Amino acid sequence: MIPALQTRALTIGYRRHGKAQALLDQLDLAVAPGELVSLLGRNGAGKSTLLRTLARSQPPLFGSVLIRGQDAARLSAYDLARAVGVLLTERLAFAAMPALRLVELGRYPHTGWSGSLSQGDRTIVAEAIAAVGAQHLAQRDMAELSDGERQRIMIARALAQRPAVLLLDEPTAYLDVSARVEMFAMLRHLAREQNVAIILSSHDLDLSLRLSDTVWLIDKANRLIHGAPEDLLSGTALSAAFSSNAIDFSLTERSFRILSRLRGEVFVSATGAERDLLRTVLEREGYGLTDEPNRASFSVLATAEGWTLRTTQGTSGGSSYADLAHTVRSLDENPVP
Ligand SMILES: Nc1ncnc2c1ncn2[C@@H]1O[C@H](COP(=O)(O)OP(=O)(O)OP(=O)(O)O)[C@@H](O)[C@H]1O
Repeated sequence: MIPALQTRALTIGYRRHGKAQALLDQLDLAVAPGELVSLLGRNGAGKSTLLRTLARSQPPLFGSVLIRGQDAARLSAYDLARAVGVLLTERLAFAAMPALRLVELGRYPHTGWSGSLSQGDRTIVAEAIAAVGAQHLAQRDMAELSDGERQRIMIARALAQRPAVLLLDEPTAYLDVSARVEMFAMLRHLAREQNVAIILSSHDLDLSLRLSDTVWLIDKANRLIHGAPEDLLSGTALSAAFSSNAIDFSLTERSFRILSRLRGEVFVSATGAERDLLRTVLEREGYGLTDEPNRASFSVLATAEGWTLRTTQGTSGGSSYADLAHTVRSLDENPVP
């Protein structure tokens, strides 16, 4: 099968005073139709630069990008627009036009110069708008939409192109929490449904790791490591790429934990969600959890009715986590022996 997108010995970066300054080099990557790839890495790692290079918005330093087996550098602008849908992060000035019109413009590479839409084009536009859940925005003016609403419309426009490859730079950036999840799930579904290869950059680690087929991870040594999320999770690549003195990536939680100097450890009798909630309260107060009672500064027992905290000096209890936090904080003022 011909990959939807492929890179051959691709080196990306910038030229300063005529001298090449590479961010990532010798990339040999391939993305199949229907595959969802998340591009992860710290700020300044080179994610946008890579996406811009794949989109032909900036030239590679060396090497090449192939779209459906054809050298992207040789495609006409028209053919490129039919094959590759792009949403980069540049803030665009929006003309006063209805959102629907903007999405319709996505059909332009297929309609030719006349720009007149067939019934089929209109159906595709309607489907693209529905796919991003933006039917209620269609008649609104772009200039008066919120950042998140515009983001949806811009993605709908890219979808309306019906491209083979969709390149999205931080598509969830302006979205609220539930909209992020919905957008990611929608892209996941779309990749399979329309057999489109989607490459997106994201700082939403948890969603990327759950919903992508493949992760491209740019590590601190400027290497691009790729594999299924689980392959990266089972090794040290992810923690090595993101951890620092202040935070640590927890494989089990698929998110970051703040590393602070521990005031002590706590023995907790609780399971499931209650244990997780206790953990976050205690971590915020500077305590870690231990399974060994003799190492613990104090213990906490949680049940559905409430919590009981035991120190060598006595026992207290309550029903809310706020009360527990308050009690733990007051222990700090009178340290547990
Ligand atoms: N036009 C430019 N000329 C020279 N260097 C640039 C240019 N644009 C970006 N850079 C540099 O290239 C590096 C990568 O930038 P890029 O925007 O690709 O990172 P990123 O991974 O997308 O970061 P973020 O997560 O912050 O969006 C940065 O060090 C940046 O300063």
